[in-house]
Amino acid sequence: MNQTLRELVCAMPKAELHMHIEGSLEPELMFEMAERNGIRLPYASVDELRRAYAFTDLQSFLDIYYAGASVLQTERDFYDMTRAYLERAHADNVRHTEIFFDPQTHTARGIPMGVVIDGIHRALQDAQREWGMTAALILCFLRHLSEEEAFATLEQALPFRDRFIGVGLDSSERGHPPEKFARVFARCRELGLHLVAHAGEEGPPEYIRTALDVLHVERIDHGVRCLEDAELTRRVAKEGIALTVCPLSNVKLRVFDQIHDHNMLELLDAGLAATVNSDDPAYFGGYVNDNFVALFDSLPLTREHAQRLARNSFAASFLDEATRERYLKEVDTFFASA
Ligand SMILES: Nc1ncnc2[nH]cnc12
Ligand SMILES: [Zn+2]
Repeated sequence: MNQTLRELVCAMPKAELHMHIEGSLEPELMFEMAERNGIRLPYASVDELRRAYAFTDLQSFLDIYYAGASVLQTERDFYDMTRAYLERAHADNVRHTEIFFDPQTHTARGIPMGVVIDGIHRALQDAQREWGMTAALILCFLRHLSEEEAFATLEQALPFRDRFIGVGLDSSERGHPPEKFARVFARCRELGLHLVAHAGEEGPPEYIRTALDVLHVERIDHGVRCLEDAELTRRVAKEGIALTVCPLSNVKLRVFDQIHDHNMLELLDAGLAATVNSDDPAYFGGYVNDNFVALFDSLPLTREHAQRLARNSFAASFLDEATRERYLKEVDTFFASA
């Protein structure tokens, strides 16, 4: 990729719509928290921990990711983790971010819901005040757990209803189809929450169809396997359903062998509203600009694709119309003068 295009994708204003805050916990901060909270990690050092980040599939990652989250104990821990992510995102010219969190990973260890949400929320407020960055929270249900447990989590979160804008579905995809959560998503819909779900990452295109038809989600997280089904691809394109794609994650979790094999260009050529995101940046080798650079280095993507990806990221956000339009104008102004 020529230098100018690399600089362009890094400098352009963008939104990030798919990142798990627990997946932004860098090993150094994890060890610091373990020490201050008196927790023993099963790794002797930061380097040893990093060496364990050699995943063979989604589950092999999730096992390490949930173990890592055990160091998060206090409101300050949730604040510090979120603050560190927001600083990285700000440096990558992220103007708006919609952040997933996995409350069940914490409440199952006895951490109160309020500690989790307050710590994250305070960091979002600081980012807004200091940099004008906009940010929102999306509560994810763990799909390897039951729908009853998802309902109980929703109940615990409702006192904090004004602090999250939607719900999502993550964790082990295969064997846990979207329809397992039909009733809890229906309830969330009644509550006026935005709805998203991971689908078509490791799971089949059928999971994308049922996420749309049964859960009524507004975006699909990942969705890269959509292209295996031509009719579904036409439908997702026609309905303008955005896909929050995470290229480095896809390579680390062996959805694609190498970044050169990634199907981002085919997704865009099929008219899909694809976006670029970091998923779990501390585990997958980079933040959102690292994902852009890897893609633009490896695929024949152009300046026009860059502008489209930046526009898609804001267009697919859950921002109010006026703010979304303001950001879209910022993208167009950036490209007109770049
Ligand atoms: N890529 C991913 N897929 C499913 N669940 C996740 N939780 C964190 N990252 C995830
Ligand atoms: Zn994800």
